Amino acid sequence: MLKRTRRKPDTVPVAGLSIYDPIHLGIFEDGHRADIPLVYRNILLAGEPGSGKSVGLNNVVAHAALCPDASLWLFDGKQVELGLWRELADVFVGPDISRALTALEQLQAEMNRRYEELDRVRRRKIDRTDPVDVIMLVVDELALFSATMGSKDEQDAFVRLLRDLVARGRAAGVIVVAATQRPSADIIPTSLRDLFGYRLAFRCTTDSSSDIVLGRGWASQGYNAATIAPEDRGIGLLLAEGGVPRRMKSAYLSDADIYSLVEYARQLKIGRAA
Ligand SMILES: Nc1ncnc2c1ncn2[C@@H]1O[C@H](COP(=O)(O)OP(=O)(O)OP(=O)(O)O)[C@@H](O)[C@H]1O
Repeated sequence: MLKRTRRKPDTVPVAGLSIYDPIHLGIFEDGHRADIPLVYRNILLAGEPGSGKSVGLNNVVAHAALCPDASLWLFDGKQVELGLWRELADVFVGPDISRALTALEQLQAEMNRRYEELDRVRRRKIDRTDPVDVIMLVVDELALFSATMGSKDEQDAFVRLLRDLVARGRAAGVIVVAATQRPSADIIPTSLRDLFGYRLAFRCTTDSSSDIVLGRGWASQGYNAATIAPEDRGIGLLLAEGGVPRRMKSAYLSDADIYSLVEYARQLKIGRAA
């Protein structure tokens, strides 16, 4: 068994969900539930402003918030998008690139420590029997950290650290969830995009920006988020590694729903600490 970092060794999830359970995102157009297992994977959400990214993101955060076996690290470049979840976050970073870099370095150190520990016990990945939390890192809006705030060196350092976490974090129990309203090659370079096992493209303005999210060539094969009508908010194309993009609609969470979920998650946390 891995050495404990956060959870008490005798703590088992007694209420709420597990981060090892599939996360409910919404519904596919054929009526099936869009449930995705995110542990050992990462997800990129992108689309033009107002297309439904925040609502999509909230579904993912809500699941993790209700999981006694998950920690939330929220990076909110706009401060208010994820702000409703703030009190449940283990780490909350607003529009501050130096704090973001410090937090990413800490997370990288924790990931490395977990790998050393896994290596010591001759294991390849953490699993639900380990007394360590899965850490969900949520970054919204990616472009603010990678291209807008701070110096070029800081932005490059941010992208380097994030890429390392996306590339190596999975087996160590680090899930990266990143969202951007700027699906352009400078914000989502192919080398970063390809590391995301799930990609969810809400409405994009051009065929090429849809391809930047989903992968080259999908638009010409008919999987094109630029064809989603502007009024179809919350509709997106979800691509799972090795699959074909599927049209889906996010489950809608109003602010009132989120307040209730935060309160419920807070009660679970209190119960857990008692
Ligand atoms: N799944 C959905 N069902 C119903 N309405 C939705 C859904 N998703 C989004 N909407 C509507 O679209 C609005 C904009 O959605 P959202 O805030 O998620 O967009 P966004 O892409 O995050 O925008 P921005 O990039 O400007 O932050 C919501 O306030 C809501 O009214």
